[in-house]
Amino acid sequence: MTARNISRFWEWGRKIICVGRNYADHAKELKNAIPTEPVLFLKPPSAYVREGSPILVPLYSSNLHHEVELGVVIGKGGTAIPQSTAMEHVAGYALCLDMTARDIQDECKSKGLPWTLAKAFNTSCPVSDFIPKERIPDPGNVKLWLKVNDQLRQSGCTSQMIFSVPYLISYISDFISLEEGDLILTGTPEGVSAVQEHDELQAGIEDIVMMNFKVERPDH
Ligand SMILES: O=C(O)/C=C/C(=O)CC(=O)C(=O)O
Ligand SMILES: [Mg+2]
Repeated sequence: MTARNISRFWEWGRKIICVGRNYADHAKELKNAIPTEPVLFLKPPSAYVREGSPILVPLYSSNLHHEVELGVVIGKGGTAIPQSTAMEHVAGYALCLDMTARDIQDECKSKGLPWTLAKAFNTSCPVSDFIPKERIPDPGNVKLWLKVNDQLRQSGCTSQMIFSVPYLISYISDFISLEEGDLILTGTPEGVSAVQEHDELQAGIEDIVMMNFKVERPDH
């Protein structure tokens, strides 16, 4: 059997754990209260999409939003990981989009239903190349940006996160054991907005990584 390579973690079939409302400005723009504990939800591995393939608008949505986020790739699994050793569990990072069918999410919220169809559909997690840990010495201080058709829509810094990467690893692992190859999406800064078929999305983490995706509507 050939050894698996963490730099292609999206092929491993591991879970994607997402943190919501982790930036006060984004919580406010969607008229949500500032959380006192992390808000968590999941995406399946089938949500991954890589550059060269399109982001597909779900047929049931007419308000698909981009959310640019720092992704943390787990290199060593664990349960109830203390904050003090949490960074030892990180293999690296990735730039991710948490594509969100906002109309469906609003409907689910109003009915008290889970966000699965709003957040976990195929291609809802565009992901960049793997970024080795050494390239981001402080995940609590990197700038994220996203443009749609060359227009800047999101620009934020992970220093604005309410809950830090070590805190999130520790908090999540109290409830959901982390495994090698898991990905944590750490939440989005303000500026989320709708995308349409044929739009071109470009996003980056400073000059560390950049990625491009086209939006398409499936024909079935
Ligand atoms: O509560 C809402 O209306 C929306 C929350 C989100 O979509 C949360 C995120 O995914 C995020 O903050 O990144
Ligand atoms: Mg998000």
